[in-house]
Amino acid sequence: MYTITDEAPMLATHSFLPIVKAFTKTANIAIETRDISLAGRILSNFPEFLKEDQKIGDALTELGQLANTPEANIIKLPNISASVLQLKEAIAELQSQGFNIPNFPEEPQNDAEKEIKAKYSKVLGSAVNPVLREGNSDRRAPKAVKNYAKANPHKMGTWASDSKTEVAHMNSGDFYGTENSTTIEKDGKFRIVFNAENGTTSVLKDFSNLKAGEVIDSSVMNLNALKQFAKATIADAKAKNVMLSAHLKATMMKVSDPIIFGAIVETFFADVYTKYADVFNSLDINPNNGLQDLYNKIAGIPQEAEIKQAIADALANGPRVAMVNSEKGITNFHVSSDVIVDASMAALARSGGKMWNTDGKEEDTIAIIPDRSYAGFYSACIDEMKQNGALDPKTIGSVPNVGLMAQKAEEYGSHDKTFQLKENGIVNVEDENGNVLLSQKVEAGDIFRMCQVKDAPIQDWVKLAVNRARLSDTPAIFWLDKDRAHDSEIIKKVEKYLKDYDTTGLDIRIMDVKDAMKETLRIIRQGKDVISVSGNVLRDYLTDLFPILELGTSAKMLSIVPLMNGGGLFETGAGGSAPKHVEQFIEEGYLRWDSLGEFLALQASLEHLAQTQNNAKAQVLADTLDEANAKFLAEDKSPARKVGGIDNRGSHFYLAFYWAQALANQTKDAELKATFTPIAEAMTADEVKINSELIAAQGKEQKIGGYYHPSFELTEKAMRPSETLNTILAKLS
Ligand SMILES: NC(=O)C1=CN([C@@H]2O[C@H](COP(=O)(O)OP(=O)(O)OC[C@H]3O[C@@H](n4cnc5c(N)ncnc54)[C@H](OP(=O)(O)O)[C@@H]3O)[C@@H](O)[C@H]2O)C=CC1
Ligand SMILES: O=C(O)CCC(=O)C(=O)O
Ligand SMILES: [Mg+2]
Repeated sequence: MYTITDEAPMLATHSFLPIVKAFTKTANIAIETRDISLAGRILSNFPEFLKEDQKIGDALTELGQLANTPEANIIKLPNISASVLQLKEAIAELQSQGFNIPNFPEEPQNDAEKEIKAKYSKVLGSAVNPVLREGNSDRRAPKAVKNYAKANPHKMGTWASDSKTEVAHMNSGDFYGTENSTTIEKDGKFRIVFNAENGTTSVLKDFSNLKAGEVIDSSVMNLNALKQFAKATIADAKAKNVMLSAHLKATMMKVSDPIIFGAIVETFFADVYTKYADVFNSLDINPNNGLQDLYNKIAGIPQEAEIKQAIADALANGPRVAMVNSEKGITNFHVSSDVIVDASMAALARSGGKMWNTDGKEEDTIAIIPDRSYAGFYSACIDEMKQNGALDPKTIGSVPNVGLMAQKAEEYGSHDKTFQLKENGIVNVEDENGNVLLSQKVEAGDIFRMCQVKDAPIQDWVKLAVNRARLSDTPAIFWLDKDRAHDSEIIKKVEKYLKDYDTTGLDIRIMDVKDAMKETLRIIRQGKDVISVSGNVLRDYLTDLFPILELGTSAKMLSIVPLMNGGGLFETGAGGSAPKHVEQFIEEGYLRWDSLGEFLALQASLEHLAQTQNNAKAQVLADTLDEANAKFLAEDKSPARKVGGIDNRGSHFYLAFYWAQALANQTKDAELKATFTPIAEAMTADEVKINSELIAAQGKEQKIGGYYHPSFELTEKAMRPSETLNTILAKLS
């Protein structure tokens, strides 16, 4: 299964998938596709609004079921985890294409609208990954990739010891400070109940299953404390004359983080939101959706100019704000999904602590990361770099990650258990007999969150960590904070399950996240490797941070999810869907997306298939693809950054070329050798011609008929402009 997703990876698929299909057909492998794009997810949820020929199946549910079977072999590209603004844009685009789907009702007025909103909420945010990731995560840079990075080091900013960059976080009232946790002893049920101060009781989530051995926790973000913190930090940045930025994961933490983002925006523009409260109310303007949504909604109203001026004044009077796009005036506060902490803090660390200012220049910044669960290790990272300077990609070691992720582990599975409360009261998690398992006092506006992690995934995670430590003969550190209620429950389990394995000769440690960061940096500065073994959120953050520091990008990562029921999910890299690459492609026909992650995933997928399906030809394809990947790196055929160089399409040609050569040169399978010898010869003969056809397609605007739901035919045409290459590939089919 090959997934059709969004943005740059979806564009790349139009060029790469025909190569994959043509090559794998020779080993009797059929590649099927499933559309899990944002547009696809929307359409599959609203069949009753569509004409017969517009209806599509629910590919995500289907793949989620497949992921639980031993046969699963899924190559998963990054997809959009949509913010409300992106969802609304996608809806508008689909409507303009003749799909009669409903608008997104932000403030539903009746039951029908409530149902529509509930369906759209399923599509929002991190809707795909938690469903498909039925296994723990194994992300690392293969040796060849790491060696390539050492030989071709990326640009690294310098860290000054007097850098003004720092992390600002809360000191109380955050999730970290309020967390409580317990381990469940026997199978049962839980529900979440809110007892308001005024005596009314409401069920926030009705009975769901609990499994013996699972760890549950609850925590609260106090909204008043958050706003006070934001206010103090804004004042501090102004007083220190340092630029301000905010780093959240509003996509993946789709319920909590947009609210936290909104609280920061509302505090920064407090005067504007107070003065125009009535206007904003009547237009359903919600700070959680950022400034862009506000601008969209005030367009054309009589006070438009006045409100825009008030926002400009607030920006002029406050501290400088980090920019997403200086030329277009897009600030950190425009869209909640523009600055995503895993990528943004990594980019900051790579650039010597800088972000972009309004003049398009790099500047130090105070980075708001409100919750101490994660702020601490970023802070430790920044302090270390101020003290010891930037890392040197030519010499540093590597930090692979083993991440606890299966069965919607931890915060990522908390979407249906996160609520913003409208009144003061107490939220209880209670069992089927009414016993209170966890309890939290809340005030109106607070965010309550409950998370779960099952025992089987924890056991699997410990096993995976020991195996990786053994296989790579590398120390492994469990990043767990004994002062955090949840982590201290996990530590008990890790200590217990480690005893199931022979760990003699292995260096396996459990360290607080701040110390783990310091120790990891100390080790990699010596050129040695160390595995980070982490929970789900840290997995996400660390697998962007270290790859971006080591390799310049997380696109070059091998990212495998050994599914717990025996199948394999092969993700492509550790980064996202790179929206700015699409912009460049549309404007100038140049796609900078690096598909190395896809190449690595395909290799791992073929190897898995060879082993589980006893397909010897697939093993030959896997081995020769491995050779091709190595040559691809050695010859440096990844996309360059500018028009005139090899772009994504050209990089696919070279991969196919080297793969065909390796297949022609191998002797294990005579049939494959015979098939690919003429293909390799044709590619050798036509290399110059193919290249010139591909490069001739650059430098002009591309029309693909949409952003979220482009026309298949137009995109295909744009992404496969070399007739010569297409003709050679057709010979394989
Ligand atoms: N697995 C998944 O499905 C994931 C999905 N996402 C989603 O992706 C979207 C964008 O997320 P964002 O956090 O901005 O992260 P992105 O990784 O998309 O963008 C950050 C930057 O990473 C670099 N980059 C990432 N992948 C590649 C690649 N293959 N080739 C070249 N450069 C690459 C580019 O940086 P540079 O300019 O420095 O080269 C890019 O501009 C969001 O909708 C998010 O939810 C995010 C992460 C994972
Ligand atoms: O699921 C998402 O929203 C993004 C996932 C992600 O960033 C990751 O797994 O690295
Ligand atoms: Mg990530």
